[in-house]
Amino acid sequence: MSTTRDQTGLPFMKWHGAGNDFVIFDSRGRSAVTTEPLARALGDRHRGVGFDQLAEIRDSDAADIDLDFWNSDGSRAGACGNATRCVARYLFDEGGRDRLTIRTTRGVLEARLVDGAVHVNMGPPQMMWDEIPLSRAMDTRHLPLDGDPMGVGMGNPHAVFFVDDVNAIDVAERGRAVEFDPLFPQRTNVEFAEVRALDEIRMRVWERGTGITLACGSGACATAVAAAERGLTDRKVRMEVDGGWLTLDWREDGVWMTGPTAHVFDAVLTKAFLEGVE
Ligand SMILES: N[C@@H](CCC[C@H](N)C(=O)O)C(=O)O
Repeated sequence: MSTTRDQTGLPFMKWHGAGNDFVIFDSRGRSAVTTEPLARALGDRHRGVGFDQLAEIRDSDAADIDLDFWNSDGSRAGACGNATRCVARYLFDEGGRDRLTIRTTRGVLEARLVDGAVHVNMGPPQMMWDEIPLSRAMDTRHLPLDGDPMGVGMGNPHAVFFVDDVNAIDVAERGRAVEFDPLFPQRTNVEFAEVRALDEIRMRVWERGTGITLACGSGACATAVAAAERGLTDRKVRMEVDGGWLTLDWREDGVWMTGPTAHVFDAVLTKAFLEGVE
């Protein structure tokens, strides 16, 4: 029987960036706690907490912190731009620094605090078929699927479709079909983008392992890269996603992203919940 004030459980934070929502564990100074079953149980919006991604901060021997990500279906995500920005905000709020290095599975990323805004360098895009990865060698700028998407890796796979009217797209139906297309051996995230101007894009997203979300930072980076590569936009764009606005700037050293961060609440998972995770 669980008590209403179980102090023996596991503390966590809830954050969001433009409506892309996260559970964050701060595991500095202790062993990592996340397992695939725990991520799946916590990601359940009815029986758990609910999140688009779970992020776990860990001590690092190569950067200021290590950061790992899980999707709500329990699968691992190699990159998560909006969660990286939220974690950077949390660490900047501790005070004493305006630069951070964050090691993720794709490498060490840099975050900067400039005039109160958190900027994250999500790294250079991966444009080769085996980096994304795709199932065989091909021109990643024009994938052999209806709608002529471009494939871009940002530490995770993305298929970016350019459309005339993003509101006319059934994101769930098309996104799910593309996520599981055999072209993508590790499945893929799927973006639908409407170019409004040389410096403005409207984008909706289907995330691998999670489904429709209100924003996807790495997806926004991939979309900005694909639009610039196809000559549709400049390399710096504003992007309207379902949950707000992001700014992307594809520079020599990588794709820099900025956008909102919000700390929603802190809470403790009960011991009973943790014991029920299978
Ligand atoms: N919301 C994230 C991306 C999430 C990762 C994705 N679902 C995957 O499995 O690759 C972001 O802000 O980048």
